Amino acid sequence: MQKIGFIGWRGMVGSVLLERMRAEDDFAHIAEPVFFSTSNAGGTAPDIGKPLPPLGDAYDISTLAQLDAIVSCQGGDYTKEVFARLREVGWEGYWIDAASSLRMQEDAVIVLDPVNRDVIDRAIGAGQKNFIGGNCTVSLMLMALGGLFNAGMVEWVTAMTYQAASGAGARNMRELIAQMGALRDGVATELADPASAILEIDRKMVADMRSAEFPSAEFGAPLAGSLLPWIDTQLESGQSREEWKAQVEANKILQSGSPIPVDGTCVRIGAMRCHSQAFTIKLKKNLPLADIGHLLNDANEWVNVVPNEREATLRELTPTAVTGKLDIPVGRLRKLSVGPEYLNAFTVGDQLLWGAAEPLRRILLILLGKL
Ligand SMILES: NC(=O)C1=CN([C@@H]2O[C@H](COP(=O)(O)OP(=O)(O)OC[C@H]3O[C@@H](n4cnc5c(N)ncnc54)[C@H](OP(=O)(O)O)[C@@H]3O)[C@@H](O)[C@H]2O)C=CC1
Ligand SMILES: N[C@@H](CC(=O)OP(=O)(O)O)C(=O)O
Repeated sequence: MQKIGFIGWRGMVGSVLLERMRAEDDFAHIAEPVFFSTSNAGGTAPDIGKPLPPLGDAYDISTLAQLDAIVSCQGGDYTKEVFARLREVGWEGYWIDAASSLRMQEDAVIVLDPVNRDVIDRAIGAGQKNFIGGNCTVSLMLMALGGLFNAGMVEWVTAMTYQAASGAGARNMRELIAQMGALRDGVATELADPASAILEIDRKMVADMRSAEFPSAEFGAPLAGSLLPWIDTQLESGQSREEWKAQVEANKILQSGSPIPVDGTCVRIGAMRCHSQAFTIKLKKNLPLADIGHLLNDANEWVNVVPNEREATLRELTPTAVTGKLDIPVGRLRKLSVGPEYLNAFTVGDQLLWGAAEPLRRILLILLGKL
């Protein structure tokens, strides 16, 4: 592979991907990286430590068709518009994508190599060309619980999620901060006075949150000081689309023989870029907690079991602790009182790293023969 095109590199997922590729010196393995734009063809390419041509037009099919691989973090609408046209003109290069549009197609592999490297290697061997990053909550769940899935120990799992603003996009992250600021500003005088009544502060804040002026155009509702128990669109099943992805994507990643039920409630909370998830796992047998800890810890080099103790949990198992890191802590491990086969677990992961950019960067290295 010589010529590799990058589309969507300026967006949130794309810039995290670029940051990681620079940090790991990945561009040293790419003879001819080419950067594209949907809005600024002819503009200046990003600084990756080597000379680059100006930005190409991301809609120019004949130019794209000369590439050996394309990495797109541009979004589903772009994929829908460009991917099929490229294949129609006979392009046989690798398509690597962060968007969900192609994930469930038969000729697409959902990539998460610390969990499904065998699936990826078989697909490459069979000549498959479409490699798609999974949904962030699904990838983060499998990075955390891969040891139990791989050991065939999971009968079913529920995932109750606490998803960060970044999953909804950059504008939503900004809106969350604006909401936090508006809440604080609205009660600044009372807050400065230690003698002011807390119920009066609370009353003013709620009034602000419910007012038409409260900045909530992106989320459609106040998030700061609240939460939103619906992510993505509504499906006939009563699930949100985000909830539906858990089972279909997890089983596709694992290539499970018989589908493992995975379901739960997906909730947006006021974290910036770390998704957290609380699991109830029905185990196939009554495994001792120590064995469970070993299985989880040994599954990959990023997961680490946090002791089920207050101090360690508050130090290591929060979005604040994990943001910007590849670490996948999993903790709160204990058997639930409903029975010894019911395991409680909690995990936190940076949804822009393992949830989005990192699996893409690694499939590119795998295809380049560098991983
Ligand atoms: N956000 C997430 O957590 C996750 C997202 N994904 C998927 O990744 C895809 C991209 O998501 P995301 O990165 O959030 O999208 P962004 O909205 O951040 O970026 C998408 C594109 O918007 C254009 N753009 C317009 N204005 C700006 C600006 N001011 N700053 C930066 N870019 C701008 C850029 O294209 P151009 O340079 O061509 O103008 C950019 O590539 C989506 O399909 C999403 O589903 C997957 C997993 C997680
Ligand atoms: N929907 C996820 C982010 C995301 O982009 O997911 P997907 O790649 O499956 O569309 C969230 O809101 O947190």
